[in-house]
Amino acid sequence: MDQLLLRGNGPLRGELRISGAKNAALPCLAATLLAREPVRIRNIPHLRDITTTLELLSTLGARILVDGQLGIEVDPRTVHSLVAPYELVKTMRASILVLGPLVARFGAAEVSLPGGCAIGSRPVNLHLAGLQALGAEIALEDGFVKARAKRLKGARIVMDMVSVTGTENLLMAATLAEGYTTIENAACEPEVVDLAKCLTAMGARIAGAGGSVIEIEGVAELHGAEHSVLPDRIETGTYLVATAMAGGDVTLKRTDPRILDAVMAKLREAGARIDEGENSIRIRMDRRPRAVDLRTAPYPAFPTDMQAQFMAMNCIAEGRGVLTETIFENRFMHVSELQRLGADISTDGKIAVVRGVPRLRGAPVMATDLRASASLVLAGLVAEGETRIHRIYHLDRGYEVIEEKLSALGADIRRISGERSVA
Ligand SMILES: CC(=O)N[C@H]1[C@@H](OP(=O)(O)OP(=O)(O)OC[C@H]2O[C@@H](n3ccc(=O)[nH]c3=O)[C@H](O)[C@@H]2O)O[C@H](CO)[C@@H](O)[C@@H]1O
Ligand SMILES: C=C(OP(=O)(O)O)C(=O)O
Repeated sequence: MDQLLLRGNGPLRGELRISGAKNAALPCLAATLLAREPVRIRNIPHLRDITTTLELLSTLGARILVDGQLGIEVDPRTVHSLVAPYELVKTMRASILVLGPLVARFGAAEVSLPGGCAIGSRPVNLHLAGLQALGAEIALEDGFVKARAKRLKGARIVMDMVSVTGTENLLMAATLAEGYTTIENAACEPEVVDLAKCLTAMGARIAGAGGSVIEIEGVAELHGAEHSVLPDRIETGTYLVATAMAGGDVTLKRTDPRILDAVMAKLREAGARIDEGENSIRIRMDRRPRAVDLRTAPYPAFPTDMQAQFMAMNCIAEGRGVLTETIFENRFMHVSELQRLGADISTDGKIAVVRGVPRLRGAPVMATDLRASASLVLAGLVAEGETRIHRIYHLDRGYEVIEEKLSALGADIRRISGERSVA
């Protein structure tokens, strides 16, 4: 298995291009199943989760054409299977996103239950209750969700918790339902808005995406379209925190500052100077960061997917920061690994108190989930000596060529391939 080797190497400087958002590309690829013609999605990041999704779409029978411009065309006309197998779903929970499209377009679907993961139990009850409200018959058998509906019927759906992929699944399903659907207490995340844009380009009638009530007027069919996914705000935020920790002057290009308000506000509080361009963000940091308090919550509040990275920053900050994780019950897996690097952190349930130390010291650590892995990379960038990160396949789910991007900014980071590390 590949490993990452890092050495603290001073400030970061230069420019970086942000990739398309994983969490928008995944639902947009699932949405292609709804169409009667090929759909082209552009600005797709090169990530393991994308490869898994493409594998899933081809297992269902869709034809995939990848071109050199990061564009992927999916032709759903050849779909012949409605089963998403355990082998694929277990490696990526977001596979559940094919459930809504399959049942809406083909009248049935069998999707393996995703089960829990390192960050929590992550049930899909809201996805299922919403589909039932749209008239689908749902059964749980042999570890699969089996859904059936001749044609879905529009309904009023009130979600009792804000769920991002739950909202996306129901939004996709409702586009082909007969009549009107409203999704109340919908997720407002920019990735939901991006999916709505993709669906609208395919001929769907949607109003209100980005707010907490989404209205959908079902149509008989969706057509081919082209859509470019929005920039990855979590990748952007991760490189902003990297610069806030290591110091320096970095400009992130092809991103969108309008979807990063909560993250940038916390970085400014930490002492960073941030200039927002139309499609770029410049961050300058010439001091030790000040510790920040934060509380994760649904968009537009502070994202849970940035909690681990801010914890890494607090580890070397001046003062004490209190982090409250309200979305996932077990998203502090990085704490024990950061402690191996010398961090002073105590946790109690969903609260972590971090007391900044002047420096971290390199050590072997293990990545446990995607953003936990990112926090270890950030810590390794500023730790004295060598940090070796094991199990980095988690990182490859969500960060495109992270070692190349950070090296280009002056970081000392390299990937050791599995074969070489075994030798
Ligand atoms: C592929 C993707 O977009 N992943 C993101 C998505 O995950 P995902 O969509 O899985 O996360 P949700 O928004 O659904 O989860 C929010 C909370 O709702 C709970 N819940 C959710 C669904 C359900 O049916 N029942 C239920 O109880 C979850 O356990 C969690 O406590 O949003 C999360 C929260 O911003 C992010 O961390 C993930 O990066
Ligand atoms: C938790 C994440 O992804 P997923 O929902 O795919 O596990 C993430 O992107 O941080």
